[in-house]
Amino acid sequence: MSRKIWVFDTTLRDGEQVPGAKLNLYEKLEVAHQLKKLQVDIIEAGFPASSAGDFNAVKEIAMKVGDTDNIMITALARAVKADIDAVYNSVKYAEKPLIHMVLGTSDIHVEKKFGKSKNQILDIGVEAVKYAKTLLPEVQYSTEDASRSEFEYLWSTIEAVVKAGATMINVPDTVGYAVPEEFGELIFKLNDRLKNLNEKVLLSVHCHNDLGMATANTLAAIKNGADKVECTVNGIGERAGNAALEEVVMALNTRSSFYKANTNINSKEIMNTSKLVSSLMGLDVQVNKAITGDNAFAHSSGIHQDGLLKSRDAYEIISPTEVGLDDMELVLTARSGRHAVKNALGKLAFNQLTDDQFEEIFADFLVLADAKKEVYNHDLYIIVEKYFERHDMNEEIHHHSENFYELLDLQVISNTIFPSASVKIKKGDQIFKSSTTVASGPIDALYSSIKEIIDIDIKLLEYKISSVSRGKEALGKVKLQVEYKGEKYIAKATDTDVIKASALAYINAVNSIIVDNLMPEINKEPIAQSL
Ligand SMILES: CC(=O)SCCNC(=O)CCNC(=O)[C@H](O)C(C)(C)COP(=O)(O)OP(=O)(O)OC[C@H]1O[C@@H](n2cnc3c(N)ncnc32)[C@H](O)[C@@H]1OP(=O)(O)O
Ligand SMILES: CC(C)C(=O)C(=O)O
Repeated sequence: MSRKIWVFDTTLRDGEQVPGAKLNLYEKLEVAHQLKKLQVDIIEAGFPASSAGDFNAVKEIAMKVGDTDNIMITALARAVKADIDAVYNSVKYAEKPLIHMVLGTSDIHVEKKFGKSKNQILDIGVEAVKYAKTLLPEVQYSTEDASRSEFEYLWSTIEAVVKAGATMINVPDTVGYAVPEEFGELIFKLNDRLKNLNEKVLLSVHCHNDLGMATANTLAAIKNGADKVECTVNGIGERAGNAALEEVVMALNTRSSFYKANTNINSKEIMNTSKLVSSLMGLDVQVNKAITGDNAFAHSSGIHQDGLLKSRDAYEIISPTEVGLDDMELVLTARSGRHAVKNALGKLAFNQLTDDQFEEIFADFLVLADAKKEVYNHDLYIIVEKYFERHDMNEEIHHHSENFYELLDLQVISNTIFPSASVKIKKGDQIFKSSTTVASGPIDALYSSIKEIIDIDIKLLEYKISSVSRGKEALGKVKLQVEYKGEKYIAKATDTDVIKASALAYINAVNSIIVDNLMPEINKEPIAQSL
């Protein structure tokens, strides 16, 4: 039998504690609406005592997102009356409000941070819970730094606050010090003792990632009886972050027979949520991040691509559609092998090549892949067409590469008043030039100039630039996402000149759109018909 695990999302509280990640009211509301779509059980919307702005954001979220009994809205307080009042006065507008308070239990916190005795701190906690209970029926108590606390003191705190009315006990590994076996054992012991109390209490955990074990510790806690987990989208949070919601949820889904536990999360909303949080907070997701990283469902080595083409389960434990992606990505690189290249050519209707023809084309592919890092479908057309030209077989094929755009030259001037750009672009035998003088910045000017030429109505959704090597020869990598007729296209390019990389990435996206949309004969008939 599978147990339901409550998911408490603290992206808007612990996640927002990341330097520079602060959101305004409207952004917080947008994230909260998305968390509701994701079907989290509880949203921790902020720390209302910290500023008028955060109080207001929590209040708006309680009113506009907490307007249903499917979701609880909470916010954090110290064990201080004014903080508890601020939480109450902001979350009370929700259908299901919860007061969350925190107070340390480790010797370090009690003695060094508060300069008090254990009994004094325990009494402060109990009084705070009693006060919160006069305001709301649902109160969560977090024993901060629980994993470094002396067990019997931790337990007497938990026992006392439960008797005072706490309905949820949250056990944090505040500084990410715990290891899974030890943390699991702690939760097992607490759960065992809680069962002997005559109160109905949810046992929760909140793990930090300082040693990279937040997800492992959270899962160990679930295995040992935790009913509820606190996490953040993309694992963001104080210092090295928190347990990543998507990792915990997908581990439970993927290893259901081991954990025998499930959540209410709509996993198909995971990618949308991840992208929204990343873009609003300006926090990039590392490319190899489990579940939400760019490469989590991308395969680039020949042996893996071959295995996947033969049987998806050879290298795939989660279907990308489960987290809201369309499909896995087989990236063509110099590490790709014949099976992957043949598969890509087949999709472009070059599926009647002889073995000798294919081998020569594959050799050309490797030369280009070594030079280019990633090879796109439009590059494959060009490789194949050049092959036919070389063998005087021009009449045998359609000349699709005439549909593609190629950057010949560019000039971009960046200044604060009139950033401007000029581009020279080739399509087949035609050469186009265009210039833009009014734009909001150099990249906007560059893309406006290209757009004047390409004659396709596309919208830029995302633009990211990063450095992929060091020193004077460092490569700038540009990754962008554009939309054409409701479909999204991702394209990348690298160059030592970041402006050129930006132009190339845009043109790569345009050429991908042309391959998919503007060349309808593809996929209908083999291109090399007479072979
Ligand atoms: C592990 C966590 O993530 S806990 C949550 C962290 N989040 C935040 O800190 C939210 C943002 N914080 C803030 O806006 C401010 O720090 C406030 C409003 C909470 C307090 O601001 P200030 O009153 O200026 O105090 P300051 O932050 O400098 O110091 C914290 C005070 O709270 C006390 N305190 C800390 N934790 C607790 C607690 N859980 N319960 C009661 N008091 C506490 C400290 O001992 C200190 O008190 P002191 O002034 O008597 O020494
Ligand atoms: C408020 C508590 C749960 C916290 O963030 C921590 O201990 O890390």
